[in-house]
Amino acid sequence: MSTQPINNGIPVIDLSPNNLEPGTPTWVRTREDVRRAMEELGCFQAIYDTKAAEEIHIDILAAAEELFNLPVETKSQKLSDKPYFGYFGQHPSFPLYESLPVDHPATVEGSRGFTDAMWPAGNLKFCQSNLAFSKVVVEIDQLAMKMLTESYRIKDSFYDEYVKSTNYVLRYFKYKAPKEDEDNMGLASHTDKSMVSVLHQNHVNGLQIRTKYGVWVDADFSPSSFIVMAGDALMAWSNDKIPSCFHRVIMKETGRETRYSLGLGSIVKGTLQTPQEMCDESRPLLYKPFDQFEYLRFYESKPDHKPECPIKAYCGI
Ligand SMILES: O=C(O)CCC(=O)C(=O)O
Ligand SMILES: [Fe+2]
Repeated sequence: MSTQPINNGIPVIDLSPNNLEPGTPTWVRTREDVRRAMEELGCFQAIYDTKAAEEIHIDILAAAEELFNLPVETKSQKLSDKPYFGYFGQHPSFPLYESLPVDHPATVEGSRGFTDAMWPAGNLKFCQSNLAFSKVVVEIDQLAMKMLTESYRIKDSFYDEYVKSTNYVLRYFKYKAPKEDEDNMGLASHTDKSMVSVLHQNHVNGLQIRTKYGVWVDADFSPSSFIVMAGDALMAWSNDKIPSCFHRVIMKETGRETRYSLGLGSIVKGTLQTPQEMCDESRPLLYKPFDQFEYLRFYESKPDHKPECPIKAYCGI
């Protein structure tokens, strides 16, 4: 039986780097906790505490506020041809929500390229805050993937390739507080199209996770906590052992403060194939090999008729 702490029904797992040495009993226990939480709920709350955690948290939220204060024309300039790599905001269906993605956020070039596009005269502080935060969330993503691949005894070459060929994107989110007579839905229920998403936020709650019993639970955050969730690509990769996590954002605190949040998404380049280790007689292969960017394009091409389970509609067998 697990003795792991639970926060509102969401398992809490300490991934702080000073506690985790690969191969130690703590590592093995943590690894199995990660797998169990992902199989049960498709998500968990990671604690990632370091000396710099508080400062990184304060800096990235100041960066988010500064970014969204830019004029809409600046935020909505075209930065990429990739699907879902543009500004989203001022949308009648989601009047509270805005989002802006940074491609390759954990590299100096990616962070600088985005910063220069938003602030042609430069903004060193933003660039540094974006980079420092992105390095933390990429580390959390890779720790989770390392633990999952180890637990399922997938060949090391898969994880090595994952580290080499993943295209990370960091999305900044802003949710205005609703007015008295306004709907409080920030973002409707959905699953992400990523392998893994790593989320963080300011002190204003709003994220809800749907359990397998269909109950919505509130996610709570601290400056050193993150929600790690499975996207559709991880569900296909794991042959449905790990469900992609349904989530939504409800701005309950009417008339109060703005919610700023951030989400790292991982997109594997090239063909993603369910490893043999995920299949056996009782669980035959459920997905054809697929390309995650093509999957995003497929999803983007169906604005009005989203299939109930888009990944199965795209590459299910
Ligand atoms: O704001 C959040 O916490 C989550 C945002 C989200 O789920 C998304 O944009 O896909
Ligand atoms: Fe999402």
